[in-house]
Amino acid sequence: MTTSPGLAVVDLTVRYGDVVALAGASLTVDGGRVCALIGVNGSGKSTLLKAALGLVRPDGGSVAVLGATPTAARRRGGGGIASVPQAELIDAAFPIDVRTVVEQGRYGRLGPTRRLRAVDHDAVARALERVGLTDLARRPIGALSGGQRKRALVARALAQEADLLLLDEPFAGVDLPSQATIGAVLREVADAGACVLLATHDLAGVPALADEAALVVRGRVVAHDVPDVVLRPETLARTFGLGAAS
Ligand SMILES: Nc1ncnc2c1ncn2[C@@H]1O[C@H](COP(=O)(O)OP(=O)(O)OP(=O)(O)O)[C@@H](O)[C@H]1O
Repeated sequence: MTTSPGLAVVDLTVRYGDVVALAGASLTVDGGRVCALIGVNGSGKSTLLKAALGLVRPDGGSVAVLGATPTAARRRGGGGIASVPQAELIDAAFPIDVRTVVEQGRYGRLGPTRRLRAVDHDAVARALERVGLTDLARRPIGALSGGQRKRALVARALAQEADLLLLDEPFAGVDLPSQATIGAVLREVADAGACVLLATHDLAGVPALADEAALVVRGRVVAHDVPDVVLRPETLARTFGLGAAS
């Protein structure tokens, strides 16, 4: 597992054509911590996660992941960066079962034979068990409910045993018991030393889930502190036009 910081974003600007998605965002998150990214739709949370994954090119500033560029960290093999995207591109009709999806989390660790070894099968079985999908392991991914599919993607990320775990809306469409399961798993992953960064609209769940919260407003991180401080009603009122976490 990594030593801190897991993620260091400094004065990051990202544009999509004329749209400025990030406008000088800075955020540092250490290993062993769960950080919740919060903010209204379009504030730049997903773009920050994509920048940490190396999927968008900075127009200014820098992103360091596990002490390297995102691309170098991803190429390093082993754990590296795992992600649970907001909208999964798995084609529901594609004939791939849940276990195979979770096995993908091990691909970066396989040797030249590209064969899964006992240690890989163990990690896959453990990940399936942790999200409660052991019984559905042989079911086609397209035959799962939306929430079950999300849990399968979390299992894939867990199987990777990454040092940095990035999740975009991991609780969207997930029922309450499964939210609790995923939250507990993220805690375990952080306690084992990984850095966990997730974007969420579930403000009420943040204090129990996260060690810290970062509030993104118009492409900048305007507050970064323990959740109770960031979620103060006056801060939320300024940002969301709300009186309290909801
Ligand atoms: N591929 C793209 N092309 C053009 N503009 C984009 C693209 N992706 C995002 N944007 C714009 O960049 C800004 C930031 O989007 P981003 O997806 O990072 O926000 P977000 O905070 O994750 O929103 P949400 O809460 O809705 O997921 C928005 O104005 C969005 O419309």
